[in-house]
Amino acid sequence: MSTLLSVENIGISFGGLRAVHDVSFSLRPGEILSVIGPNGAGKTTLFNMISGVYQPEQGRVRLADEDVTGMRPDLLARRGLSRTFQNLQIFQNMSVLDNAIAGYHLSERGSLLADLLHLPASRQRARNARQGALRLLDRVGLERAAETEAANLSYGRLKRLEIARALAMRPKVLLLDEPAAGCNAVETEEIDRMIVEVAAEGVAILLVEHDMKMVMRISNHIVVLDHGQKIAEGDPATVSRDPRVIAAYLGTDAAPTPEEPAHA
Ligand SMILES: Nc1ncnc2c1ncn2[C@@H]1O[C@H](COP(=O)(O)OP(=O)(O)OP(=O)(O)O)[C@@H](O)[C@H]1O
Repeated sequence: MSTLLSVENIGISFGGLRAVHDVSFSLRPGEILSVIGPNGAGKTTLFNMISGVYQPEQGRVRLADEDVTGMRPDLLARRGLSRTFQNLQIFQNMSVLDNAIAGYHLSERGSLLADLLHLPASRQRARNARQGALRLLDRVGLERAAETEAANLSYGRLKRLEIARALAMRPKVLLLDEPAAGCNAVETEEIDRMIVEVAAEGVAILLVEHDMKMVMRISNHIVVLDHGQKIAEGDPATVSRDPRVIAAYLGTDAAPTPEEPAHA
């Protein structure tokens, strides 16, 4: 299938430090691609450049053939690229349902005037957003918590809410920054299953995750960064046996292991 997201020779420096240098890869619909690497390798910086948080100094990002390099996150969301953050960006004092509804509004270009005047078109949009948000909450197992204030959710449930909100933007490409961080084994498995389901519907998933078991289980393809550069890529089994990858992880306890089966 054709390429949906293409990252071409992208790079950025902070002061004298090349945080990401000359990194390229591409992503197809339904594919789960993980970016891994030791701490400080440049994974989050790469995400920030793809999602418009940082302007790359070098290289291009293309989304379905359109050059979207450095485009603002809200404009990217309207074009079908949405993301979650390493640190949750949930509205804590809003209900779970309102948080999910917010995702719909972030991806729409409705008329502010129509909304203020409560015109029929905006009422219909609000009804559609509410119904869609309820379906998504059902999907991520939070339907019973719809009216709960987000501040009262466990960490794992907040993570799922954040994914639901990103899905509300109806993305073609979904960037997930450490979706399993801080989650217990059961919560991680739920998130794992959810990601595989979303990909099976054709959404391309770009994942940054430290949980190597999860990465090895669900990824079709892995890109390995070290000191801002791509040092390897391939399927999970190939990458985990690559001597450059093993060397990069030496001295850390987060190395990928070849024993983990890839089920994608
Ligand atoms: N805004 C910034 N200003 C200056 N340096 C930065 C900035 N953001 C990241 N860096 C540096 O760029 C390098 C890459 O950082 P980045 O956070 O992208 O790595 P990472 O692979 O996501 O790390 P981790 O796994 O620990 O989250 C690091 O040396 C980091 O200190």
